[in-house]
Amino acid sequence: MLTISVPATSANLGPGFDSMGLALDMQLTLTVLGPSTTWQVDHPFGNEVPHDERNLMIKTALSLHPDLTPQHVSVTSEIPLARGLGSSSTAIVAGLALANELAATPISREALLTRATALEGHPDNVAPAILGGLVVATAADGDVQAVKLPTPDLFASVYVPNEELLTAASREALPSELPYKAAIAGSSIANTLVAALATQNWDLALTLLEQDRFHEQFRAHLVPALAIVRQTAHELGLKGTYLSGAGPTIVTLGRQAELQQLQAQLKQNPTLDGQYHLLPIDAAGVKVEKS
Ligand SMILES: Nc1ncnc2c1ncn2[C@@H]1O[C@H](COP(=O)(O)OP(=O)(O)OP(=O)(O)O)[C@@H](O)[C@H]1O
Ligand SMILES: N[C@@H](CCO)C(=O)O
Repeated sequence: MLTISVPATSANLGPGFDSMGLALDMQLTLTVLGPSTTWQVDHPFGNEVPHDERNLMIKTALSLHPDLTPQHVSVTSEIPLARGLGSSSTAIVAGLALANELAATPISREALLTRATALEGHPDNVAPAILGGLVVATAADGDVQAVKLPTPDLFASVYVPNEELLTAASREALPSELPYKAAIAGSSIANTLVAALATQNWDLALTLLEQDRFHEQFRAHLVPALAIVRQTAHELGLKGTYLSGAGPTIVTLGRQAELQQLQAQLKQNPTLDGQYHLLPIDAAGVKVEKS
């Protein structure tokens, strides 16, 4: 039996728009049950997500190796769709890993990352989904360069609103250009954030996580919970709240006990009636098991 598991990912971390992401311990698991006459995907996502070769996981697998023998696969997932926790990246990475395992000529992890980035459009979800932990990456010049930083000794408080927000819709809210001075300021904040994360200066990192100039201000009207969660955290003396991926999920990074306190406070607000998770970081990335 072949089993592939891929973690959820929280992209951007504020100023690291399109280039920084964190793998969280919330998994999609794909199990290959055996060969079949046609591709068959049992999954819990409802009928809007295809159960045959049109499914994103299978389409992705076939884009790598078009001649794969059809399989019956079963998928379970803790990761909600279109909520800013990298569900499309988990599907892409699971599909590529599936093709890699079924094919006679697998490609390397680096080639897998390049292909996954091309399919997703940016590396900030697929890179941590493949490598695990905290990854900073760029694909600005075509090639993908990814650097895995030391895994932060932090937990993630994850607030998932009930409404979906598709990445495509959330990207439509972004401006096509940013003034030069704003770009310099945004880049200086992002660079300093990476330095703080690399040196495990969590206090500074959590402060800078909230100083994005690239996307949150343009998306704030789509995600009213962001300001409420951030304000509630500030009242408890906590920094480190940002819009996860394209939203609407809000993540706050910090120590486990203080995040428990934050969630207890947030749950008292009747407007924050979504789902709550308190997650460790997934340091491993995509896992393949054969039994
Ligand atoms: N396991 C899956 N199997 C098939 N399709 C999937 C799967 N997971 C996600 N998708 C597709 O991806 C879409 C969601 O992608 P989208 O990029 O909008 O959100 P996301 O990846 O969850 O969020 P973000 O990129 O902001 O973290 C779903 O509506 C569905 O079409
Ligand atoms: N960096 C991406 C992540 C979601 O795919 C965004 O914020 O649009």
